[in-house]
Amino acid sequence: MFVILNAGVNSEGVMEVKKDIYVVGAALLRNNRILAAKRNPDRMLGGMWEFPGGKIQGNETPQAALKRELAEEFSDKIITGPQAAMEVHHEYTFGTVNLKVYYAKLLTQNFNLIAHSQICWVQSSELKKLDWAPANWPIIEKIAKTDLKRVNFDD
Ligand SMILES: Nc1nc2c([nH]c(=O)n2[C@H]2C[C@H](O)[C@@H](COP(=O)(O)OP(=O)(O)OP(=O)(O)O)O2)c(=O)[nH]1
Repeated sequence: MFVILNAGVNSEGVMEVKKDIYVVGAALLRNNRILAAKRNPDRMLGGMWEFPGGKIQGNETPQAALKRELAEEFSDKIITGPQAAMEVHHEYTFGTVNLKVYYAKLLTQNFNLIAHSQICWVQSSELKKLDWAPANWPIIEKIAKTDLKRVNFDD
């Protein structure tokens, strides 16, 4: 006997195994606010708010993937800090997104947007007002409860 994990039944009643997608996002911090980025309308989950970042490639560390993604998406350099919340495993129709989010700070501020239509610096108390991608909610809950002044970048 064998067990298929991560499987579901699609709309035609056929069992399918969801593909695992490993994603990393940056909770960029500035003046106790967090940067939210709105996905371009033509992308998967278009129009929803997310943390800038993307898929981890090959043997990349999450931090290396974040630096690469921020350079690609914003033309910006960052430093990374602690993980903002536990990893989230969220099943979308197209696969299971395994999302890790790290606090980060910008070393440059070009914001040369190619994947996003809008960015916005959001106070903790306003975070839950945005239409976040579904996988992000447990992370938003955790960040909203965190004292952002105490996030430590010294390690
Ligand atoms: N970057 C990012 N992606 C997220 C978040 N929340 C969430 O559900 N996702 C989903 C959306 C996508 O299905 C997936 C990330 O893929 P992506 O399309 O942004 O990744 P990528 O930049 O590597 O894109 P590509 O080159 O493969 O098109 O994770 C988030 O906060 N940030």
